[in-house]
Order: sequence, then structure tokens, then C-alpha cells
Amino acid sequence: MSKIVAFGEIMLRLSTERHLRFSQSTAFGASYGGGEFNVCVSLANYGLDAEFVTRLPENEIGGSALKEMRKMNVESKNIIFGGERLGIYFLETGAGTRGSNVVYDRAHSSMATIEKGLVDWEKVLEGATWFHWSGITPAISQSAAEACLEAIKVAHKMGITISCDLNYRSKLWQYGKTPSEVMPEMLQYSNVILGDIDTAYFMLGIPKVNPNYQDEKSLPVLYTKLFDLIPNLKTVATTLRYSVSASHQRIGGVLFNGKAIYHAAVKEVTPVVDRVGSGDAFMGGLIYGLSQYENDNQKALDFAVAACCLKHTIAGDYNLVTLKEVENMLGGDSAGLVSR
Ligand SMILES: O=C(O)C(=O)C[C@H](O)[C@H](O)CO
Repeated sequence: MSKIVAFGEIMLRLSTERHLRFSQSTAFGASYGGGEFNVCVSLANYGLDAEFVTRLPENEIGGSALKEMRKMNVESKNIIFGGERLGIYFLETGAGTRGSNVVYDRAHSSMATIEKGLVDWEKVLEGATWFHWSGITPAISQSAAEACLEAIKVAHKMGITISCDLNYRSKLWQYGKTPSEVMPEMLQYSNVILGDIDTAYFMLGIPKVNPNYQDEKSLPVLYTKLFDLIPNLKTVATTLRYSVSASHQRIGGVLFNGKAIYHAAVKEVTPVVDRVGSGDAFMGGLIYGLSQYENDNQKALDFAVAACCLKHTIAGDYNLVTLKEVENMLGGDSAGLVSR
């Protein structure tokens, strides 16, 4: 049985209703979310053993976030308490040609003030088969970056598969360091990376290129550069997304394993109910596919893309779909037929 442990921040999500602008809103819908936690929710829905490690404030709001983890069937026994507050993110939901907007209110959160040495990673990772982190944690503070690097090093020493979703957030990285100063050391231990070439090159400090994702010849060359720099890398994958509008997306995906390129067929997704968390849905699908369909990269990628497409139909951060629903979509059932 696979046991996946993820490390990151869970936040209170406050979103405007009915596509209202922030300035029009008199009420915000409250839910929870966070890139790495969303991945855990996907994996728990697929029946895997998923555990989330974070730091929560010791107050009722931290307690509510803990209840949320339990409600979503994500193991929370190793979370730590301390610090002053739970991070918040405000979401203004877009419509048509107006995209969504996120405003973070997470400075000095319990997770942003975590320090290395607070989590006993040898104990936490005992029995784990997979460790997942993302580029959000090193973006929130220097000490969170250090705590994350500590976890990554222990996972690597224990021979656990490590995945990273690059998750570049331009509104974070406010503490005086740039991604290319922090990410290369952290990424060198990763076996699986989710991210487009632009973001990967940017975070690794490689000069910018203009990738053509349909070019079967140059794509392996561009990806191979990542394999040269990251000695433990085995798989890199990304969604290939074309935004027709906020409510109409075309979604495919690509995966490279150091030898061959795999493409997933592009799917039309419209109307989009909520796009936030769709990258996490892809990541959750990829972890599921790579860990359960060993050696079948095409199936793993197709599963991740199907999961990502389904997420767009669900409000909130989480991909609340079952394994069967993703499999049905993979089997060609995306017509919205009534299941009887
Ligand atoms: O952007 C972040 O830092 C978040 O974690 C908020 C959302 O949950 C995340 O963007 C979804 O991927």
C-alpha cells in the first residue's frame, strides 16, 4: 500500500460569490485549500493513504483546519501547533474574459514561521513511499524553505520517491530571495517534477527559451537539460493548457521520462466551474498514476489529465472525484450521462 506524505500550508479560502468583484462583496464563502493539501485530498479520494504535515495556530481557527483534514480523510497525526495565525487567501472568481484573482493574507502565518528542527521527519516518514512538496513553501519565508529542505533531505536519505510541483506564485517570494537562489538545491533531490519548461528554467536559473510543446524533436532536448541539472530526476510532466476564456479551457498534458515524450489528448472543458486547484488535481493524478500504474507513463499521464479536467467542474479547491469517476472519463465517458 502506498503512503504519501505531503508538506505545506493549508489556508482558509474566502471567495466572492456569483463572480462578484472584491469591492462588491458583502459575503465571502469560507472553505479551505492549499496546493499540497489539495493533492492529499485527491489521493485520499482515490483510496491511498495520504498524510499532510503542516503547522497550525493553537486556536479555534487552527482547530477548524484540523477538523477539515480529518473530514477529508487525510491523516493529520504529525501536524505541529504553534505560531499566531492561519494563512488566508481571498479569491475573486472570474467570468468570461475576466480571469480570477487571488489576494494572499498569509504573512506571519504559523506555517510561514515554521523552523527546521520542529518536525521529526525520520519518524513522520517511516513507512512512507512518497514525499510531496511544492514551490509554494519555499516562497512564503526563508524559515519555511529551510524546514522544507530538511524534510526533502531526510526523504532522500530514506530512499523515498520525492515529487515537486513548481507552483510559481509571483505574489509570494517577498522575503528577499528569488526562486533561482533557493529552488536548485531543493530540486536536486526530486524524482518527479510538475511544471512547464518556462517555470523550470526560470527556477533553475537557465536562460529563457520559447518551447513549442508540439515539437517532438526540440522538447526532449529542452527537458534533457533538467535531467542534466537534477541528478535524481526520473519524470517531468505538465498540463498543456489553452485558455479560451475563464469558462472555457482546452487541456492536455505532456510527460518526459528522460527517454521518451508522451502526450495526452486535448480535452475541451466548458463551462469551467472553478479552476483553482486544477494543477493540484493533475499532480494528485500523476502521483496516483506513477505509483499505481508502474511503467505505464501514458496511462499515468492520461489519468492526471482526466483528473485535472474533472476538477474544473467542481467548486472549491479540492478534486472531489472518485477513482471510478476518473476511470470512467478515461474510458471515454465524459458526456455527463446519468450514472444508474
Ligand atoms: O496559491 C497558493 O499558495 C495556494 O495554496 C492557494 C491555492 O490553494 C492553490 O493556488 C491551488 O493550487
